[in-house]
Amino acid sequence: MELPAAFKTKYQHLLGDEAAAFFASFNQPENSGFRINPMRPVPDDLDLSDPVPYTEWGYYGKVSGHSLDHQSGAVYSQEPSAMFVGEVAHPSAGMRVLDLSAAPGGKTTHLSSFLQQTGLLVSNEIMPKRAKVLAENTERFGLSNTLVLNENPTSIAKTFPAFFDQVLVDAPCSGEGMFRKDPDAVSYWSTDYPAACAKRQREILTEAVKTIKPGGELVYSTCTFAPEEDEQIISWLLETYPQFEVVPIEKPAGIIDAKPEWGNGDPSLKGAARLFPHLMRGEGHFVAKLKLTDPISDTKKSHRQASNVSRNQSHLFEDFAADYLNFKVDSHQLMAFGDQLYLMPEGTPSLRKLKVVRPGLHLGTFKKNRFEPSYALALALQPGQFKFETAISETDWKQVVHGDTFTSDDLPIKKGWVRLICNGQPVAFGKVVNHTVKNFFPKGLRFKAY
Ligand SMILES: C[S@@+](CC[C@H](N)C(=O)[O-])C[C@H]1O[C@@H](n2cnc3c(N)ncnc32)[C@H](O)[C@@H]1O
Repeated sequence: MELPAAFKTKYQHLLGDEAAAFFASFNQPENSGFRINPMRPVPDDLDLSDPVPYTEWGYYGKVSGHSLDHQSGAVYSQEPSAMFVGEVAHPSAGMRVLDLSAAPGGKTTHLSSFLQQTGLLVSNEIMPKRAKVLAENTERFGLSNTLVLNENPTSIAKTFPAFFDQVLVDAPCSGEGMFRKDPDAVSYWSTDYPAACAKRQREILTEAVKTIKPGGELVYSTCTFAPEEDEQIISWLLETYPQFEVVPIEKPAGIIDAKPEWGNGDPSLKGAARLFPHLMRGEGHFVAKLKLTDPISDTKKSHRQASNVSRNQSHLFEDFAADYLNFKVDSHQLMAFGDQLYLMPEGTPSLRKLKVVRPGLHLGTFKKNRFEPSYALALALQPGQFKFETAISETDWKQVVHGDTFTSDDLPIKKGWVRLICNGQPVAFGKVVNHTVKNFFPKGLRFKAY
C-alpha cells in the first residue's frame, strides 16, 4: 500500500526504530473477526478454532452476511481490535449505558452482551441513514433494553444530564486504523486531518461528559494512531475537567500502554491502551477509560415516558398476547408510534423532543382489527416465550429469507402465527394457513442465500 509521504514522515519521527515494522504491517492482509451472541445458542457450523484472546465472544475469521448465523443475529462481524473497546467498557448488569456514536452497532451489540437485556442501553447515531442500519443491527441481535436515537450530542446532553453509569464515545476520527480495510480512508488523509478531527472530538466530549453520573465512567476510543486524537484528547479532557481520573486498563500481550509523551506528559495517560497492527492481530485502536469523581452537570429529575396506547390498540394487543405469548407484558411499557407498537425498556425517561428511531423493542403493527407481530419480536424472544414454534430446514430458511412461502406437514397450528427456528436460531414469524407458511420476512432485508 502506498502510504502518504507526510504520514510516513510523521510516524517515522514518532516511532523511531519501530516505524519500519509499523509501515510494513500495512502490506499484510487485514484481520477479520466476529463475535458470537451470548443470548443465542452457539452455532455448530462456525469455525471457533481461533479465539480473540481478550474477549470470550470473539473469534478471527469471516462470516457471510448472507448466512443463517448472520441473519438470525447469532454473530456480529467486527474487526478484532474494535472488540477490545467493548471489553474495556464491560458494563455490569442493570447499568444505564450510553453509546453516543453507535452506528453501525459493533460496540452497542458488544455492550449488550454484558447487559443481557437488563438496565438501559441508549444507542445514538447522528446520521439518519446510519441510525437506520444501527436499528436493524440492534433488532438482529435481539435487543429489548435498547433505545435507538438519531440525535446530536447537544440534544442528548440536554435530555440526559448526569444520567448514565457509563458513556462510550467511539469517536469519528481520521481512521488511520482503517487503511488496510478501506483504501478510501487513505485518500481522505491529510496532514491537517487529525487536528480537524480532534476539534470535533472535543466538541462531542464537551457534551458527552454532561451525561455521566458522579462515579460513572467514560470510555473514549478511536480507530486512529494520531496522538492529536488520542493522548492529546485525554490530556485536554483531564486539564479541562479535573473531576476525571484515568482508570488503568489491563493489557493482554500485544496491547501496550498509551504514550504520555505524545500528550501533555501526564503519567496517568499510560493507563490508556494502544493497539498497533505490527504488535497484535488487529487493525489498530486507542482506548481510554476515565472515572468521574465529582459531578459536571446537576441531575435533573427525569420523568418516565408514559404509555400512550389507545383502548382499542390495547385490546388488540391483549388478544394477540393471550393467543400467542407465554409471558406477561407490562402495559405501562407499551408505546405506540402511529400504528407501530413498541415495548419500552423499564425506566425509559421522557422521549419528548428527541428523534427516536426505536423507542425499545418493536412488537408489531396494528392492522384493521388485528395485531401483526414484528420481525424484531421474532428475533428477541427466548425459546418457549412464543406458543407456537416450528423447526425449519435450511432449504426452507432460504425460501423464507428470499420472501417465498413454503409448505410443511409438521406445523403446530392450522391457522395463525408461528415462530420459525432453523438450527436452533430464530428466523422470523410466518403465518400458517393449513399446510402453507406465508412469508412475513421484511421486504427490505430479503436476499438470495446459496
Ligand atoms: C467510529 S464510528 C462508530 C462505530 C460504532 N461505534 C461501531 O462500533 O459500530 C463514529 C460515528 O460517529 C458519527 N459521528 C459523526 N459526526 C458526529 C458528531 N458530530 N457527533 C456524534 N457522532 C458523530 C459517525 O456518523 C459514525 O457513525
